[in-house]
Amino acid sequence: MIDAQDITGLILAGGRGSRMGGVDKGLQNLNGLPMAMHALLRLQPQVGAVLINANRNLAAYESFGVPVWPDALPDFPGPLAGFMAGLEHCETPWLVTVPCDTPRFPADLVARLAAAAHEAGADAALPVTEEDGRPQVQPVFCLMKASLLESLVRFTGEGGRKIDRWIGQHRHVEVPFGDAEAFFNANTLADLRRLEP
Ligand SMILES: Nc1nc2c(ncn2[C@@H]2O[C@H](COP(=O)(O)OP(=O)(O)OP(=O)(O)O)[C@@H](O)[C@H]2O)c(=O)[nH]1
Ligand SMILES: [Mg+2]
Repeated sequence: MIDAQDITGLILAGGRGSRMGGVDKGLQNLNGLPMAMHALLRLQPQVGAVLINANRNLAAYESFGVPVWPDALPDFPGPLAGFMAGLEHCETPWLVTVPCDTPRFPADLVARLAAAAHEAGADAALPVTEEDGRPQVQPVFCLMKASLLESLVRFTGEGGRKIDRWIGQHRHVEVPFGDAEAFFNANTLADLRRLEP
């Protein structure tokens, strides 16, 4: 079994938000609370510690009360830069990532990823949903061993940017989740309005 205390949760809030007009998505309000705060409230009970990865408005994220780390790689190279910041500062054997723009992700996300990784003896686990009858991997939700840092440094150093390409190099499991709506993410302002009740 992988204990929740052995897992650090990382909120990925380091993107450009270009489809939302370049705003800092994690700080956009949904029902009166910043989206990254919704993610924090949902993630905190599932893990032993939480970190936030952000590249702008660091003081605003620091006010949430958990450590905030920017990308070590310049120029917004994508979510793997956030994974790297998380792995560099994670003090537990496992790290799990969630994006800041998916406030309804499952309350049992981490437990199910951890159970599947343990059972398969895998180094990583990713959720997979079904969309229009086709499997859809959700790679920004990724449970991984903290020891994968060295591999990620190599992969990104060679110009690798795709999460699934990197995870594909390691023993991993895909974990089916029935509720695809729970993974609905707000990329645009219209998406954000859709999430409001
Ligand atoms: N650290 C870091 N995270 C990123 C970067 N790009 C995207 N992300 C994160 O990856 C997740 C999914 O990214 P997108 O939905 O494409 O978010 P985005 O890049 O902010 O938005 P767009 O610019 O509209 O694509 C979000 O949690 C982002 O914060 C990056 O360059 N660095
Ligand atoms: Mg993007």
